[in-house]
Amino acid sequence: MPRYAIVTREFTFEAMHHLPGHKGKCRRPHGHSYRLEISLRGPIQEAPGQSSDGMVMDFDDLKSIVNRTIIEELGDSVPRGPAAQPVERGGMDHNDLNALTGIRTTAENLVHWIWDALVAGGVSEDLLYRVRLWETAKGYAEITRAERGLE
Ligand SMILES: Nc1nc2c(c(=O)[nH]1)N=C([C@H](O)[C@H](O)COP(=O)(O)OP(=O)(O)OP(=O)(O)O)CN2
Ligand SMILES: [Zn+2]
Repeated sequence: MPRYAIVTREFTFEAMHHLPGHKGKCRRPHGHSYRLEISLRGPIQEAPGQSSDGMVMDFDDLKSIVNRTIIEELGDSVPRGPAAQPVERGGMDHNDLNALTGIRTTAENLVHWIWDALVAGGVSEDLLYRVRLWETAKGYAEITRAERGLE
């Protein structure tokens, strides 16, 4: 009978966004220092002598996928897309999540976008347990397998 565990790795990235039509200040472009927590739940591998022995998934492997699919995509300090022009022509020093994702960039919508991107990037959906995104120091959105309709 395998033993199970939940493992969580934290990431940070800087980006800008806005919420068109929002009743408050968030309708204007502004930046956040996002904190992203990715949790996996799965069997602890029993593979004596192998690198992954005693792990659900090697943090190094998770880090590689998240860095490639999320952090470098959204948080790169060299903007791509519409933000990538000289500041005097409206360019920005942060990536614009609205332009890059094409969604309404609430924290709720972003965690679903991130879940999809992780699966597309190679994280096993059988292992994905929770995605939590802190938009500010005080507010976050999270989804688990239940919110994805997986159980
Ligand atoms: N349910 C949600 N509500 C809001 C979201 C969201 O993603 N989901 N987002 C915003 C804005 O993006 C805003 O930047 C964050 O809101 P807020 O908590 O007001 O952040 P502040 O740090 O600026 O709060 P202060 O206490 O006023 O400093 C709004 N709502
Ligand atoms: Zn915001």
